[in-house]
Amino acid sequence: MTSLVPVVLCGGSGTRFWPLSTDANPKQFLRLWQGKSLFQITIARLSGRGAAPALIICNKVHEAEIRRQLAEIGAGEATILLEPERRDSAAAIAVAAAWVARRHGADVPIGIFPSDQLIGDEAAFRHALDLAAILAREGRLVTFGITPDRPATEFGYVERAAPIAAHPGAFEVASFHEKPEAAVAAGYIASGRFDWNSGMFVFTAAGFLAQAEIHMKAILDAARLATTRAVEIGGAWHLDAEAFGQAEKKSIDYALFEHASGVATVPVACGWSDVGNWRSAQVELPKDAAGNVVIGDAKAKETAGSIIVTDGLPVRVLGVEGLAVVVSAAGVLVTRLEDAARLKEIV
Ligand SMILES: Nc1nc2c(ncn2[C@@H]2O[C@H](COP(=O)(O)OP(=O)(O)O[C@H]3O[C@H](CO)[C@@H](O)[C@H](O)[C@@H]3O)[C@@H](O)[C@H]2O)c(=O)[nH]1
Repeated sequence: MTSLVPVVLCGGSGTRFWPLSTDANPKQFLRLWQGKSLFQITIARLSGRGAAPALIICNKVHEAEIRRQLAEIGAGEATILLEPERRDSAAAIAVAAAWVARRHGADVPIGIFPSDQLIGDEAAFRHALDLAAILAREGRLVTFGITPDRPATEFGYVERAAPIAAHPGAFEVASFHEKPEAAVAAGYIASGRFDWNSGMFVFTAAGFLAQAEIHMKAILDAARLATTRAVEIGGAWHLDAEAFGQAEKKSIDYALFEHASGVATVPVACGWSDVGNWRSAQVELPKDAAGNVVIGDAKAKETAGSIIVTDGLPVRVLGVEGLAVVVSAAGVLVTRLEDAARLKEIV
């Protein structure tokens, strides 16, 4: 692993994988992936090869689950920073930069990684990280571009400008647009100049703080104070609630990346997926011969291209196609997979 400090953001809420995910047990902690969670897979991906232990930033309500999952994969040396409440990703990332600046130095590259993504080609991922760390040491904020395959409205878009001559594989960023309307997204794709923003970022604290001072100063000040006043209890660090509560709730994309200068992008084909809903889970998980994902006490007959999950009750599915059927103590979901992305309309 590249010499960067890996920061894992663990603040997702519980709607996308309802009824298995709930606010108490969001997507990143579900053990859907051969018994492992996306959080555990993310930590394992960032470990080894001399990497610094991860810095995990999460809500205090998830402390016990985080510790349990870290212990299971032998990653107990990670540092845990606990948020008293959810203030979105700009505040969480500002905390990361403030923490790393004090503990590791302002010129050490920091990698920001969502805890709920899959990466199929880890060699390509590491190669891109190495390049990003070099760019970060030059003061740049680095994004990773994913080639879009549809005009998605749930992602940010990064517009590539000129290649950076000294660093083949990297480009200047002309513009950054978070979650455009469908028609705008279609135009971006037709132009051939836009990639999806992966949600992973690399920069040094110095590079980040210089831009954050300009574009998100109030959030930065609140996050810095909350970090300076953090207290350690039982091996985890609690951010100061009063200071952190002053940070405006804003995502890093709207707060910073849409406005920042000196941003570079590294397009990377690494089998990236943000596993955003049951449909993408059906695509990513191992399937039987009929293309069904079956997890728990479930059986499917004369059924194809579906995902059937239960965490308790026996589930039997007969003669359907392209469905998600998910049963848990919290509820029952039945939807066509093509509609799975619309779950938040009813949950
Ligand atoms: N610790 C912490 N983490 C948070 C918080 N809010 C969000 N996060 C973390 O920040 C990451 C992104 O947050 P999301 O809310 O899931 O963002 P998104 O809508 O999916 O959009 C982002 O990711 C897309 C790729 O999946 C990008 O395309 C888009 O531009 C943006 O960066 C996730 O890992 C999430 O856990 C918070 O309050 N606290």
